[in-house]
Amino acid sequence: MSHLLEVRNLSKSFGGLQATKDVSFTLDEGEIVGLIGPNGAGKTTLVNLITGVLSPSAGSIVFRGRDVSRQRPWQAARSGLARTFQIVQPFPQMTVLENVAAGALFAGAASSRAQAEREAMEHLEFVGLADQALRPATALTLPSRKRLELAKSLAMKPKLLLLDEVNAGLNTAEIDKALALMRTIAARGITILLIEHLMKVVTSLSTRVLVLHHGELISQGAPQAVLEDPKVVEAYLGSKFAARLAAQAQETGVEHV
Ligand SMILES: Nc1ncnc2c1ncn2[C@@H]1O[C@H](COP(=O)(O)OP(=O)(O)OP(=O)(O)O)[C@@H](O)[C@H]1O
Repeated sequence: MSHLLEVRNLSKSFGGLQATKDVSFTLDEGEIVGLIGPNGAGKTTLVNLITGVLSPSAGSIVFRGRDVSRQRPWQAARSGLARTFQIVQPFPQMTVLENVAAGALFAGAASSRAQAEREAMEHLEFVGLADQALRPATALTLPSRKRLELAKSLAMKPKLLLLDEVNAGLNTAEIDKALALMRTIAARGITILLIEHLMKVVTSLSTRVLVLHHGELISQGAPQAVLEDPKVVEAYLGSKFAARLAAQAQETGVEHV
C-alpha cells in the first residue's frame, strides 16, 4: 500500500545551521501522528517544507504518490495539504467569515465567493464560532483565533492537516474542546500531523509519535514506547526546555514535554 505522505531523507539548512537533518518518515491515511521535540528542534521547519513555504536543501516529499518537494504554498493547498500557523495572524481587514472563505478560495476548494462563504459558515459552526462570523477577525480572543485558524484550514478540504501548536495558550476546558474537535476531524477521514508540547494531547490523540531533536528524528513509534525511549528522555532532561515546561505544567496542571 502506498503511503499518504512519504518524507525521504529531508534536510534543510539556513546558512550554517541544519534545521532538519536527513529526516524520513511516512504517514498513512487516517492516522493522527504527534510531532514533538524541544524548542528549535525543527518541527515548524518540517511543516514549512511539507507545505511549500520552504524548499528542501536535500531529500524529497511525496504526497499522494506525487513528488511535491518543490511546490509553492498555493499548490500545496490545492494538492490537499493544509496547515495552521503557530502564530495566528488572520487577515485583519476581513471578518471571521471572510477569513475562512479566503482559505477555501486560496486552496481552490470553492469555485465562487458565494460557495466559499456558504461552506465557511459550516466550518465556523463546526468549530463553534458561527456567532462571531461577522465580527472583524482581530476582535477574537486567542482561543477563538485558534479555532478560526482551524476553520480556515478545514475550508481548504485537506487530505492532510498539519496543526502547529493549536492548543498553546488554551486552558484545560478549552483543550478538552479542542481534543474533541480533532477527533471529529480525524473521523471525517482527514489525516493529522500534530505539533504539540502538551503531553495530554499527544498521548490521548496520537496513534504514533515522531520526535525531533536538533533537526534529527531520534525516535518514532507508539506514544508510550517513544516517551520511555532513553534517547527521548535524555533529549528533554538535558535541556532548559524541560525545566521551563515543568514549571508551566505546575501552573496549568497540564503535563508538558
Ligand atoms: N527562516 C529561518 N532562517 C534561519 N533560521 C531559521 C529559520 N527558520 C528556523 N530557523 C532555525 O531553525 C531551527 C529550527 O527552528 P524551528 O522553528 O523549525 O523549530 P521548532 O521545533 O518548530 O521550535 P519551536 O518549538 O520553538 O516552535 C532553529 O534553530 C531556528 O532558529
